[in-house]
Amino acid sequence: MTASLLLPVADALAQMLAQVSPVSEIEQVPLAQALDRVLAEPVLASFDVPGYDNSAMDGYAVRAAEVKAGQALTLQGSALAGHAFAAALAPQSCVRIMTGAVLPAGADTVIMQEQVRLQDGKVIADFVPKVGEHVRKAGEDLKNGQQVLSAGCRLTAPQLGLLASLGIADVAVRRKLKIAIFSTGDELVLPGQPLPEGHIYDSNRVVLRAMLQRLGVEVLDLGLLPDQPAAIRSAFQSAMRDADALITSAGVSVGDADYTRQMLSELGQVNFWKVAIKPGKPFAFGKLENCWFFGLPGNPVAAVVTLDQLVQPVLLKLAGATVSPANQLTAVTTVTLKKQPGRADYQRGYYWTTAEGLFVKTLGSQSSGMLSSIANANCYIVLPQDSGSVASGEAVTIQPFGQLLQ
Ligand SMILES: Nc1nc2c(c(=O)[nH]1)N[C@H]1C(S)=C(S)[C@@H](COP(=O)(O)OP(=O)(O)OC[C@H]3O[C@@H](n4cnc5c(N)ncnc54)[C@H](O)[C@@H]3O)O[C@H]1N2
Ligand code: MOO
Repeated sequence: MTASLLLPVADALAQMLAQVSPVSEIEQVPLAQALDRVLAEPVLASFDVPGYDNSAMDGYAVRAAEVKAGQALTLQGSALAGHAFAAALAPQSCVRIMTGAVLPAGADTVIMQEQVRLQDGKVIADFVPKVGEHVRKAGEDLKNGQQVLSAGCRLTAPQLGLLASLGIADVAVRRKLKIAIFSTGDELVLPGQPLPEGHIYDSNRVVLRAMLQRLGVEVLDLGLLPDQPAAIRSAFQSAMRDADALITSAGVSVGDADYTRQMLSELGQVNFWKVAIKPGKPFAFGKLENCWFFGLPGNPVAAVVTLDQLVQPVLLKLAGATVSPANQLTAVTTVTLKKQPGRADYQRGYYWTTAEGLFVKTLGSQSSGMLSSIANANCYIVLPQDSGSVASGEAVTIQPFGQLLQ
């Protein structure tokens, strides 16, 4: 197998993204269930926020032009949030006002209560305030008709707050994706069971399920299957019937019991196989009628890296979400990074900041079989396909772990 047969990471991503289109079904959900859901339509403000001029401080509402340093103002009354102050501000007067209360007609400025003196029931400021100080103007947050959220955003807690501030109780979101997963391998045993000689625990399905939960999809867990074509065929058929995509781990390489890719050819089509990524080279992408197929390599770290780097953007597009490029930074490596040209490396690193800048190191072995190399890491060190080893002290690109790995 030569490096030239491997699809570069960018090409693999571009091919997959070009093929999938977002699920079309839309549902209306209350804000309490809308966290992480993908907004199906843009949201516009239907009124100004705030809806009226109001005070940003507890203090005194005044007409700034009337205030002279050291001169007493008559206290006209008190304006509380949620209660209208009926009268207009009288000449040479002020109104005690609380944060959030509507500014009385005629007032244009608020003086903080810490900045006045009270004397014989009068209010004295020893300075002239700036017009408009401590006043939140109507519409300064959002203007009526303005677009506040675009279709495709995955709703965050602050965005839900923004919707609530507009009086919106439920929103149109794309339906959740249903993603089927299974593990296959005669050497695999469920955690909690005794471990016979020559066996290992099925850790991939635990990791993949948790990562998919973070992505906000519904996971259809088809369990742990033996290396038997009949069992694998039946799991494929369940996924084809019920899921938007099937994600498997293992069985995509060239071993004698690697039935997954074989089943993909029998029941569907292989669109591509083998990507120039380390770890994760035997990654396969295909389609089973209406169900997309992502075949992750069995090596545990390769499964995590390919789900994160190659599958995540495609599932986001399928879910109708806007796909943004991952956040990348430059850091100085404090260790030598061994690499052969031919595949883009996603080494697992740990980065930290000092007054001198950003630094990164690897944590032990980079073997794709060792989960310990990723479990305590906080970033990828991304080394381009054609580059070789990197000496300690050189600058490298790092990608802090995103939401699926935190
Ligand atoms: N002759 C070749 N051999 C291999 C090649 C190759 O190009 N030529 N590629 C290697 C690379 S790179 C990888 S990655 C693996 C991928 O192999 P498969 O996807 O076919 O997976 P398996 O061989 O079944 O398993 C690999 C490894 O992962 C362990 N595994 C599998 N499932 C799980 C699970 N659910 N939880 C934990 N660990 C799991 C399995 O026991 C193996 O140790 O192939 C190389 N070989
Ligand atoms: O892609 Mo494999 O993960 O290099 O071990």
